[in-house]
Amino acid sequence: MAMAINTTLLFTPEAMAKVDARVIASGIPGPELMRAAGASVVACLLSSWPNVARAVVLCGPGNNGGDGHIAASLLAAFGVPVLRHGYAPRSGTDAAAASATCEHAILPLGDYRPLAGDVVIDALFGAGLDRAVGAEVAAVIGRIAEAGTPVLAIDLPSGLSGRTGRPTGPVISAERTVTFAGLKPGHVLMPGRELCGVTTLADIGMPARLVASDDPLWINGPHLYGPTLPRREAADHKYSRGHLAVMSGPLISGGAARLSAMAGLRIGAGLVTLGTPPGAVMAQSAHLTAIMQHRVGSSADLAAWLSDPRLSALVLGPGFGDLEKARDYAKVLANARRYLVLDADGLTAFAGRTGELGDMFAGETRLVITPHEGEFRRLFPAIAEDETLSKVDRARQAAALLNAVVVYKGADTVIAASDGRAAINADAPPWLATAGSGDVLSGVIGGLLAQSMPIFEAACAGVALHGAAASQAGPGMTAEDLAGLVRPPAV
Ligand SMILES: NC(=O)C1=CN([C@@H]2O[C@H](COP(=O)(O)OP(=O)(O)OC[C@H]3O[C@@H](n4cnc5c(N)ncnc54)[C@H](O)[C@@H]3O)[C@@H](O)[C@H]2O)[C@@H](O)CC1
Ligand SMILES: Nc1ncnc2c1ncn2[C@@H]1O[C@H](COP(=O)(O)OP(=O)(O)O)[C@@H](O)[C@H]1O
Ligand SMILES: [K+]
Repeated sequence: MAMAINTTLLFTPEAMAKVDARVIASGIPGPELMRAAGASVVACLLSSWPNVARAVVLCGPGNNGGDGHIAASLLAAFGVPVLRHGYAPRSGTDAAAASATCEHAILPLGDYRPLAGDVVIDALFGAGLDRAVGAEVAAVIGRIAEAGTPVLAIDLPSGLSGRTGRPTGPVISAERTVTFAGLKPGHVLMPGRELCGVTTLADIGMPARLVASDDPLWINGPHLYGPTLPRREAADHKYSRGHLAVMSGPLISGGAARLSAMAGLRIGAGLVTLGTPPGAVMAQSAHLTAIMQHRVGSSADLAAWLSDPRLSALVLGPGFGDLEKARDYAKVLANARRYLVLDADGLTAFAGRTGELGDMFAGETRLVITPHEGEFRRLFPAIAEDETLSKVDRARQAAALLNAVVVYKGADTVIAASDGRAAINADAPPWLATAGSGDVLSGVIGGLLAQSMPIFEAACAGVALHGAAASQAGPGMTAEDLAGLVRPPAV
């Protein structure tokens, strides 16, 4: 049978419930899926904790508990000492049938006292969690954390929302999580990714054609952007590979634009030019070699420069300083129908004025914004304060509001387009949290846009390749190192 896990799409609990229903309607019985799910949990437990003294299954009332009952009976059959604590399933359900396969009594949840050598299997709540866990569950979560007992979570650590990646209240912190058929946003959005520990995706025999979703939400990766990466041709010349401009700030803050420009050149733009205010030209000249300069002191200078049609994409914001000028320049760029990566000061310039920015960039999408958490809150306070929204929801709403591609940065960067497509980047290393790394990202995306990559794909590729360069650099990386290591993949 075709591989029955989907490693590219992300499934909200609602989308996964539809998959479950489709699979069961196709003729594969629910108890069969539950047996496979329980078996995959046992395989993970025995390979990760071969010396387990006691497997303690904490079982909830639903199907997540059902997976736990299967795991308990298999472990007992393998001779592993097993304890069950928790809630009895409702009679007549798949979980009740699963529970009946295990001889061990289900002891009250509150009676569990961790012992050295225990491994807890968390089968309390999974995709069905819809509120904060109650006091009894909270107390056992507290005891497990205090004792440092390792936890293997089934599907999701109990208390973690699979949709938002945020706890609904007290939450289990797992060392490992086994989930089925496809990842959920909660496995990759922060802090969910940390609470899951190492997440394994298990094949429980769902036919691949049914593990699908009409929600366009993916893990970021080459499956999204690979086919549209710029191709190298033997007859290439520098102008055929695109011309990127990066607007420089004044004397005191010109380094940010240089980082961005260097990254644009390394990612493959044929030419990169700094648009520099007159007072900073000399200082920038002292630092530049392959990167060129053009004097830009006013909107009129910028408009005149844009009469060169080869200048196809621009970056505005890193170290730019002058917020009013940033707004004026953005307007000139929008009127000239250029692709724009708006970052840093370019974003702050539009705090309280997102309507204006959206109006400027109406029509074909030509704007990418790259806010970090603080910039996002400044630009979209109402969206940021709505606690019901996930980071994906927030990025999608912002993208629709501005008719832009939104790169909502962080350890779990979300890339969203105004048509609803969204991707979560889940493998960027933490040493990216260093001054100037965001400037490099804006240049990478700008460089890909200059090479005519479609805008959503350019943003996805930019985020992935930025993370890959950081992984290659390793801990201790500075933004200069990062800009030096950015490379286009060979295509
Ligand atoms: N149906 C299927 O095809 C499969 C389901 N699987 C398992 O089924 C799980 C989902 O099962 P369920 O939909 O039964 O949901 P859960 O077992 O996650 O939750 C059960 C019920 O608990 C109640 N509940 C939710 N939050 C609560 C809270 N904070 N305090 C107290 N009660 C709460 C809700 O009424 C919910 O329906 C998945 O996470 C997965 O482990 C797997 O067995 C694979 C196949
Ligand atoms: N903990 C982290 N793990 C992975 N990536 C991170 C982390 N913190 C920040 N980043 C990434 O590093 C970059 C920082 O950008 P930004 O906050 O704009 O910094 P700066 O303004 O100093 O350039 C973004 O691409 C962001 O996604
Ligand atoms: K669980």
